[in-house]
Amino acid sequence: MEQERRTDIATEEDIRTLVDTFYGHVNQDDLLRPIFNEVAHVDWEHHLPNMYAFWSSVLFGSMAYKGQPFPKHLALPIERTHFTRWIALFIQTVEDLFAGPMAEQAKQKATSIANIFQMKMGLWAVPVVKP
Ligand code: HEM
Repeated sequence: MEQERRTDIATEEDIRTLVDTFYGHVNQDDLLRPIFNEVAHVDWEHHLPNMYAFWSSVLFGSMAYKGQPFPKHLALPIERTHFTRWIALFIQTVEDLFAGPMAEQAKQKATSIANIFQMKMGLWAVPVVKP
């Protein structure tokens, strides 16, 4: 049997690998790439370190991230399809690179934050409540 080559997310270096690989995929993606580059004109040299700080705070509790992510997203022309793609790419990236409890945490946190963003943006399909 092939030996498991993946380890868990354990260091700041692992966070950088995760973030760099994820945004590498985002930049290859026809749906997401234009939002980052043509709409938001993201300065990657600023965005990537900010995302290292964000994920280090979320996963390791480092408190390195000081920002407020939600308002930046509210202004973007994004729909549920964008979030669905974002989550799929993030989960795929984590699973390609890492395995273990912290990797599971990363997938869960990303999904729940994405879901909160969608709810706050009114993108969530609210079921009709019948009296
Ligand atoms: C459709 C999905 C998403 C798109 C298209 C998107 C796009 C963007 C863009 C364009 C920025 C602004 C970068 C800049 O101005 O420098 C940004 C920032 C950010 N995003 Fe997202 N994002 C998405 C989902 C998410 C999710 C699910 C999370 C969290 C798990 C997240 C976390 C962040 C954070 C922490 C920032 C930095 C905000 C700041 O401090 O300036 N994003 N995103």
